[in-house]
Amino acid sequence: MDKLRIIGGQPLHGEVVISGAKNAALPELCATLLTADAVTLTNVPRLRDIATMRSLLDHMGVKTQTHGERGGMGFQAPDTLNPEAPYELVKTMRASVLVLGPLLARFGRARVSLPGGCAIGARPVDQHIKGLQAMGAEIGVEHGYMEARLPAGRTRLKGARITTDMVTVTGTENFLMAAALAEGETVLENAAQEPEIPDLAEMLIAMGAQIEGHGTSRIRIQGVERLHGCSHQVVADRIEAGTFLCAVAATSGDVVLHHARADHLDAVIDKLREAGASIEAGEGFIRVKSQGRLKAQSFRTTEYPGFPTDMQAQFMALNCVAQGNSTATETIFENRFMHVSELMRLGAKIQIDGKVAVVEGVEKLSGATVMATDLRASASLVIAGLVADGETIVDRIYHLDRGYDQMEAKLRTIGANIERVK
Ligand SMILES: CC(=O)N[C@H]1[C@@H](OP(=O)(O)OP(=O)(O)OC[C@H]2O[C@@H](n3ccc(=O)[nH]c3=O)[C@H](O)[C@@H]2O)O[C@H](CO)[C@@H](O)[C@@H]1O
Ligand SMILES: C=C(OP(=O)(O)O)C(=O)O
Repeated sequence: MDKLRIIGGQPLHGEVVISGAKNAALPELCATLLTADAVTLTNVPRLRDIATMRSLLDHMGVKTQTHGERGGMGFQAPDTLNPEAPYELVKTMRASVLVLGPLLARFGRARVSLPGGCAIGARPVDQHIKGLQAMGAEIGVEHGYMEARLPAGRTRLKGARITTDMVTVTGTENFLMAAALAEGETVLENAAQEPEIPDLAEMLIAMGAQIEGHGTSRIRIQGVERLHGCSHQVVADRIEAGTFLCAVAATSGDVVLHHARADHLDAVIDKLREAGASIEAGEGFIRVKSQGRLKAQSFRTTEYPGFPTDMQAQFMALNCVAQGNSTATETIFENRFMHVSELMRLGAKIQIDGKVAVVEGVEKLSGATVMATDLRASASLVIAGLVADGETIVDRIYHLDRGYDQMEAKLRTIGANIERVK
């Protein structure tokens, strides 16, 4: 099993190119199911989750291919395919639930295993089911599978007004894709506003969908009878960019991130500035620079545009070596502090009280062997390893490979002493 070996203490310097967003590319791969025409995606990141989603599409009968270097992928979903997502293919990936909406909308039936993904909470899919039922689907859960179909005599989902109990990112994406081909108008209230939603909406609009209000909490979709092919560029990964910002700031470095969107990272950038890092940003780049110890910052995760839960672990790593005490309050997932015990193995001082982790900044961490437990926990351990004295081994990095495009290679180009070992 691969591990990362890090010798800490090197400030990071230079330039890094940020990849396309995992959480935009995954729903966009699913959106290719909505048409028989060819669809091209560019800037698709090279990730294990993307390979898994591709295998799932291949299994269903979608023709997929990769084009060249720039993350190009082509897709063609024929009019007849096998609308099934088996457990073996979806157990490692939450986003597999995103085939449900498109399959129902275009093929009128779907058999989708309940999804896996990061073990950061129970993560039910009740809202997805409730919303699609409101659009006329009949859905039952049996033997771990969602069995969904349209009632006899119906060929299309019907538009509906959907108000979810909480803001759900993949829920909003499933409804957007389903509503694009439904009969009549769908209104999504309490819709997620994460940048991956407007990116998906722009792709659907390029395919002929009629959507308004994406990027706000009310999205209106007028269903159309058919969608056509398109070419779409996946938006930059704000969480990868945020992870590099924290790594550079924690190591007192100076790095320019290219292809990065500062406007998608306001909450994180504000905290980094308050901590004492200097951040400059312009069209397609962010430069982060810091010197000496940062000032610890408390934060609370919330839906976009608030502080992202997917940045909680990485910012906590930075707070571990900052001056002063801070709190990290996790409001989105009930089990997203699994990195805490591993950070403590490196010498961090952290106490957990329910949804709140209280961090007492220490001057130094010291390298040790630690275990990655989920995707962003892995990234926080890498950041901690980069600032710790001596050698840190991060075990179980298959979690990291789910969502970071060549992280260790990118870190090496900016001066980190990091290598992948068996
Ligand atoms: C592939 C993808 O895009 N993953 C992201 C997506 O996950 P995902 O879309 O799974 O997260 P949601 O926004 O749906 O989850 C928010 C909260 O709602 C709960 N919930 C959600 C749906 C549902 O039917 N019932 C229910 O109870 C979840 O358990 C969680 O507590 O948004 C999360 C929140 O920004 C991110 O951390 C993930 O990186
Ligand atoms: C939790 C995450 O991913 P997923 O929803 O795919 O498990 C994440 O990207 O941090």
